[in-house]
Amino acid sequence: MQKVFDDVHALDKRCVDKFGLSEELLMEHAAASMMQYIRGKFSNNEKILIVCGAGNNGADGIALARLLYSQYDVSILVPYHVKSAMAKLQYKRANLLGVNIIDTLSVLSLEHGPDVIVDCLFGSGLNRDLDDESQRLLTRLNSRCGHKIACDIPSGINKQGQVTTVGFCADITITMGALKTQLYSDVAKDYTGNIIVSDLGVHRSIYETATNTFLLDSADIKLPLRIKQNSHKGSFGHLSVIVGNKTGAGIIAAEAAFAFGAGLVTVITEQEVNVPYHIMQTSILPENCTAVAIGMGLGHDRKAQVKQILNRDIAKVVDADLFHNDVILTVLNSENVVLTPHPKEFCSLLKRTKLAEITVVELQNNRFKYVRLFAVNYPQTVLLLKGANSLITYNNIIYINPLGSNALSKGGTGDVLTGLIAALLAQGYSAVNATITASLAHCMSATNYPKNNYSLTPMDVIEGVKVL
Ligand SMILES: NC(=O)C1=CN([C@@H]2O[C@H](COP(=O)(O)OP(=O)(O)OC[C@H]3O[C@@H](n4cnc5c(N)ncnc54)[C@H](OP(=O)(O)O)[C@@H]3O)[C@@H](O)[C@H]2O)[C@@H](O)CC1
Ligand SMILES: [K+]
Repeated sequence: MQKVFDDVHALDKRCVDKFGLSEELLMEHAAASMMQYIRGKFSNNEKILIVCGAGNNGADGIALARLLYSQYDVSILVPYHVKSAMAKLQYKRANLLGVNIIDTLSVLSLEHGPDVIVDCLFGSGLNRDLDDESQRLLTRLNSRCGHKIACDIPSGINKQGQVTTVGFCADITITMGALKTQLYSDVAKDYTGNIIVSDLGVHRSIYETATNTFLLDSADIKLPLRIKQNSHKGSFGHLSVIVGNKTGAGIIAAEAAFAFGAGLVTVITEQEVNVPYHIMQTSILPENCTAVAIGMGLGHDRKAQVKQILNRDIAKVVDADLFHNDVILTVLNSENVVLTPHPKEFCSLLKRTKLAEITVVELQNNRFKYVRLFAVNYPQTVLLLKGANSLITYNNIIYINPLGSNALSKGGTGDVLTGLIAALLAQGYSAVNATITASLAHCMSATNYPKNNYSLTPMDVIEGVKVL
C-alpha cells in the first residue's frame, strides 16, 4: 500500500523548510531520476526529444537534457518563453553546454523521429484549459512513435484528474516525490502508463506525511487460506444470496462465493432455479447464515422481504437495483455493510441520501470528491465505487485499486465481485478487509487471464480466483 496525496506542493515546501533542501536540489533529483530510467533502458546515442514548458516542469526537462547531453542525441523543444526562475536558470545552463534547443516540432525529421519523447510541458502547475497550440503539439507528440515518458504528470491532466481537451499518452509517468490523486482518476488511466515515484533529495518515507488516501497493490491481498485442519463446512461461514427475477446475477454471485471459500452457499429464491448441486436453495433466510448478498438482478419486487433482510443484524453486501430504492437508507452507517455501486448507481445513492444531485459525467470527472463526500457522511459504511480504478472508502480513508482492466467491462463481472466480497464477509472478514481483498482478487484474476482482453467471461474470473 502506498500513500497518495491531493497536493504535493506542501510536501515540497516542507522539504525545503524542515530539512534545508532547496528547490534546485529537488529539481536535480527529479531530473536525475528520469536520467537513470533512460540510462537503464536505452543505449548510447539514441535520439531523445524533451518537450519543455515555461514553468518548473519544463525546468525539470531542461535539467534532464543537461544530464543526458553527449551520451545521447538530445534535443529540447521549448515552444514558449521560459517563465519561472528555475526554468530560466536551467535554460541558461543547457544553452552554455550547447544542447540543441528548438522551438517547433517541424524541424525534426519525421522519418528518423525520436526514440524517446519526454513530456515536460505542464505538471502540477496546469491551471487552465490548454490553448490550441498546446493541443496541437500534444496531438502530434501522441501520434509519433517512440517510448513516451511523462515528467511528474502527463501534460493535460488537471488537478481533478480530468483531461478537458488533449493529454499526453505516456508509457510511463515518473512522478516527483509522491503519488498524486489526479493520476488515479478513471480518465488518467489512459494517459499515465505505469507510474513510478522519484525520490527528491530525501527518502520517500521522509518526504511523505500523513494521508487519508492509499494505493493498493497485489501484496495487499489476504486470501482466505485455511489454517486449521480440524474444521468443517460450518467453520467457513454460510452465505445467503438473494436471487431476484434476473436469476443469473445471483447464481453467478453464489458460484463466485463458493470458489472464494464460503463453506455453505444458499440462494434465496421464490421459484426453483437451476444451480449446481453444491449450492442450496430455499425461500427464506436460513437462521445460521453469516452473511447476505442482496440486490443483484433483484428488480423492484419483494420489498417486504428485502426490508426484513436488510434489517437483520448480519454482514451484508448490497448491490445493483437497491441503489434505486429508498430502502437502501436503512443500512447506511450500520457496521458490516458493503455497498458496491457502479457510477450510475452511486449517483442514485447520492441523490437518495440528499448529498448531491449529479450526472454520471459530473461524478466521473470528480470521483474522489464525491466518494469523500459520502465517506464524511457515512464513515462506517464501506463503499466500493466501481470504475477503471475502483475506489473503496471506510472510516474516511480512501483505498484506490489500480489493478482493474478493460477485460472486466462485461455483464456479470460485477456479480462475481459481489459474490467474492460476500464470501469473505461470511468467513468473518471485516467489511473493509473483505472489500479490499475481493476487489484485488477480482482484478488479479482478470489480469492473469491468459488469452486476450475481450473474451473474459464471469466464469473465467471465477476460475482465475481459484488459482491465485
Ligand atoms: N515545487 C518544487 O519544489 C518542485 C517542482 N518540480 C516540478 O515543478 C512542476 C511544477 O512547476 P510549476 O508550478 O512551475 O508548474 P508547471 O506545471 O511547470 O506549469 C506552470 C507553467 O505553465 C503555464 N500554464 C499553466 N497552464 C497552462 C495552459 N493551460 N496553457 C499554457 N500555459 C499554461 C503557467 O503559465 P502562467 O499561469 O504563469 O501564465 C506556468 O508558466 C512539477 O510538476 C514538477 O515537475 C520538481 O522539480 C520537484 C521540485
Ligand atoms: K508533464
